Amino acid sequence: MGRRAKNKQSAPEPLEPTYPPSSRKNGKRKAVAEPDTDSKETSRPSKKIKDLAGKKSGAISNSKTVKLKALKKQISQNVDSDDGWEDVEDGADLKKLASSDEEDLEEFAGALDEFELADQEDESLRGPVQEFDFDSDEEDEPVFKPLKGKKSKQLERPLKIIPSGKDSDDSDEESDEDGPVTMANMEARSRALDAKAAAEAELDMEEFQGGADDEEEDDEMDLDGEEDVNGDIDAEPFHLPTAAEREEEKEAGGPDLHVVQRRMRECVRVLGRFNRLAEKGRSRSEYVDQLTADIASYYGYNDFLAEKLFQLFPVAEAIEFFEANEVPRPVTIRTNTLRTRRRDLAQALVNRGVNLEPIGKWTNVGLQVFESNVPIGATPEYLAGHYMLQAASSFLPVIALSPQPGERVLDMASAPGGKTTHIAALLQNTGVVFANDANKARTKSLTANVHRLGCKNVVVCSYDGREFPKVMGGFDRVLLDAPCSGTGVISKDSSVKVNKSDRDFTLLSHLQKQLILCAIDSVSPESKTGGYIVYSTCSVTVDENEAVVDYALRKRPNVKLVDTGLSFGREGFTNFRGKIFNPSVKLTRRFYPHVHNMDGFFVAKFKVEKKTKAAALSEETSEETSAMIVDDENPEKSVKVDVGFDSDEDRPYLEEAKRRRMKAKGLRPPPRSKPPPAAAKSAIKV
Ligand SMILES: C[S@@+](CC[C@H](N)C(=O)[O-])C[C@H]1O[C@@H](n2cnc3c(N)ncnc32)[C@H](O)[C@@H]1O
Repeated sequence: MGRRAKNKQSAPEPLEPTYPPSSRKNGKRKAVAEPDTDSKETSRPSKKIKDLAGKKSGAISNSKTVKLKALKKQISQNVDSDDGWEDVEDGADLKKLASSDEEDLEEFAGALDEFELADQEDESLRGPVQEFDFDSDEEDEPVFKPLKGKKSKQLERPLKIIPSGKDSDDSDEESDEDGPVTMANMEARSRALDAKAAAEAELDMEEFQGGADDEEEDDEMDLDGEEDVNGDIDAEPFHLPTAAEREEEKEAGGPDLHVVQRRMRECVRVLGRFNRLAEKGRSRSEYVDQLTADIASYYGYNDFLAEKLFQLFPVAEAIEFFEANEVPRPVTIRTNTLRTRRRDLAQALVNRGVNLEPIGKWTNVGLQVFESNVPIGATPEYLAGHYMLQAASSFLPVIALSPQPGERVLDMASAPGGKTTHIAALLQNTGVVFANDANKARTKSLTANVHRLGCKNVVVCSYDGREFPKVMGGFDRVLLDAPCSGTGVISKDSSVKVNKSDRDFTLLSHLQKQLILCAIDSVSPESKTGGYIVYSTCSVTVDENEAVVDYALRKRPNVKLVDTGLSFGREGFTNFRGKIFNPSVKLTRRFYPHVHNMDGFFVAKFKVEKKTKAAALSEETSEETSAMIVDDENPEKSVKVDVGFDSDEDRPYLEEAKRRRMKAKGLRPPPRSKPPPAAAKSAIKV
């Protein structure tokens, strides 16, 4: 279940430009130009994808390079070939980059990967010495100014941490639509992409409801005789295999990858203009079924997860998401401000031959590493605790939490400590951070990081988070970076593609709901400076995110969602496949690999208020007010907690726990009872 990266994050690879599914003009989908497949911008990532093929679990073969291009052609939009991306050499030095993202590699068990110590010979110290203007201490100032007349490596690197999109109608933002996406305009671009995605989603919904199928649109987008990968005109109209044909295909050992690729392309095309292009008598869901089955086999997912992830996006965008999961995210580091300043760290690393740049305006401590002559996880600066190897997305929950000096903070699920040490730094080593993690083994790497980074205000402990606030309460702020399925970090851990089942999501969502109530109850509504909880996951599923947040809002009337303070990210879903959430769930934020070039992530921020009499009463009347948290390995550590569970939703779990306890005592548990009709209903109620 762990998220140990099987494929170490290697080259600092920004995403190739996205090809948003379609452009919309006057509310219509338009046929769009194919990206210049010969340009560096498109050829380089393809090569990387090919490189990945050797490393990943059979998800991609060499021939997929061609296939991916063809697929993009189907979903492509104008691509600005001069968009700021520059080629990064596939030099051997790239292999020496950080071998892992130390923060997010493991979830439930195991210790940190050992970083190999760099050979600190002169050779590795002879990096390109770069001179910067470090006079200004303002982080917003352009800190990284290569001197005139010097051909700086800094000028040769790719500029983006998020892909570009030509879709801004957000005129008051510095969207710089036609120029490259730079660190400076990334937030505006991101917002523009979000707006576009929302529009696309709306259109998709219209199409699903059959509303977007008018003749006018079809005429405008008459693409019959569309070219295939090789530029040939498709002679044969696309035939969607029948159930019998699919069965036959399966028995014959499954389809050829070319067939799968072409079928995916065709299904996306048909689903875009269903009434016109679909075969007579075939339903939309048949095309969707075929497409998700093909996505599963092409990218190497189990059918269940392929479908679950597919449902999160409009059809063509879903392909972009799956594709982004095949490409590593950029290597990023967080400056430890307890030990150094970002400008000093940058200079020190540049002197060692590291090519880097600030991540963007939204963080004044992050650096994106483009290439390095030395292993980033073993430089003297690393060992001296000047930085943490940390995914850019992992900065977000701590920025949202915004701890204030002197506060008492709980990091409820904290190992290996990327966020704990960030909190400690923001507290400037004042106040106290209780860094908790249920997994004792993982607290070793947590403690090591706390020491390395010089955090003096951290207390490490190991309780089941559900034991809070019994263990300790009255915190100014609580971060719950919850254990999750890791569907946002598939590019780091491809095992997620095949090892997650429906049951995993049910169990995880349940655990997350328990933990979030305990996190809320651990915050002091009396806090003078705080009273906040941030809930985050590195998963993109609704069960683990909006559904959990909505549950917390229902169970704890004294909390409300507030703005995360994050300047980009998509709004959380307020409804999803028939489930309606509290409208304030819109305030939560989603981050995606194909949109933000970050790991998939979710962030929600709550404010806890004093309980009114009415709120207290409504909590009391919540039927179940306590539950037993059973530790199977150490039954004596089992605890009773007051969390106000929803009895219908939780009954099966409580029963299961009781059965296990009885079994452990050598007693025969009663047969499993059928869920009452109300419970069955609540299973889809979220
Ligand atoms: C996403 S990881 C946390 C990453 C960490 N916040 C960081 O930034 O480095 C989730 C953590 O939750 C821990 N965990 C799992 N179940 C838990 C529980 N019931 N109570 C507390 N921690 C738990 C896991 O051991 C894992 O370390």
